[in-house]
Amino acid sequence: MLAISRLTYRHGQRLILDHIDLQVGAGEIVCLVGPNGAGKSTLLRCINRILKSEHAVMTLDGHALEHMARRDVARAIAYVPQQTGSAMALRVHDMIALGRAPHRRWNSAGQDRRIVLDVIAQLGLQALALRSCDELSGGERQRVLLARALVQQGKLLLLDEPTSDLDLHHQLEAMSAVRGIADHQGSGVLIAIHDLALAARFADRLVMLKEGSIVAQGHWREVLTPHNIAAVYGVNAVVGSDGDMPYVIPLRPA
Ligand SMILES: Nc1ncnc2c1ncn2[C@@H]1O[C@H](COP(=O)(O)OP(=O)(O)OP(=O)(O)O)[C@@H](O)[C@H]1O
Repeated sequence: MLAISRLTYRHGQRLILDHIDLQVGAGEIVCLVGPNGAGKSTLLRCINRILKSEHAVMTLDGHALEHMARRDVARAIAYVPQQTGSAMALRVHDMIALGRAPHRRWNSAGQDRRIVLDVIAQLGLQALALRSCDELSGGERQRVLLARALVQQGKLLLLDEPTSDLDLHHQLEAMSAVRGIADHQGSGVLIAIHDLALAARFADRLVMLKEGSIVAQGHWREVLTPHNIAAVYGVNAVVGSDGDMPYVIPLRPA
């Protein structure tokens, strides 16, 4: 579905991403993990063509991303940035409905409305639907922006730390909704995320970045080894699982 090869990105002389090869299949959730400054957000922004990478070959369902029209990219790729800026004085329902804009046709209002109501219910946003976005807490706003991306029903979802402001209940609810979109609509999902246990629990595959390069990728049991965590984060950690539920406990600096 999404295939990237040799993606390199520089800020001036500084190499930020170095020959990244990455695939995200239909219905697959891939979590990008790695320390602050590793290049996770930059990678998402290069894929979404906000930043222009060097040498990269990027295709979505076999079509070169660089040759796709802006509107087709907007239909195919839903993106939730890390920095959401200041909130607009728009009702929550109307903000979420904006996600349908790339799909809107003269006769699509009924279908658009159903999709928006379904996502509002999945993310438990009913009680907020008539509130103004500029009166929401940080976590509430984050859930609204995730909802706006989910209603877009893109082939590819790019989510930059979508759970960073959420409490435990809403982290699970948000990641379960994303899992549902991947399972039922076949969307591929690429998520930059710091919570290693949450990433391991919901991702099909983890990709671990350090200083702009991929140092490990695969099932969480292969990627989240104490060795990799010490090498990439400089932290000694215990990694285990309770049944299929992974946990990571940081102990001390390595
Ligand atoms: N606008 C910019 N100008 C210059 N350097 C930048 C800019 N944006 C990011 N960088 C640098 O690029 C590198 C990668 O940053 P990026 O935001 O992609 O990392 P990240 O892995 O998403 O980090 P975090 O976990 O802190 O969000 C960092 O060294 C950062 O300082």
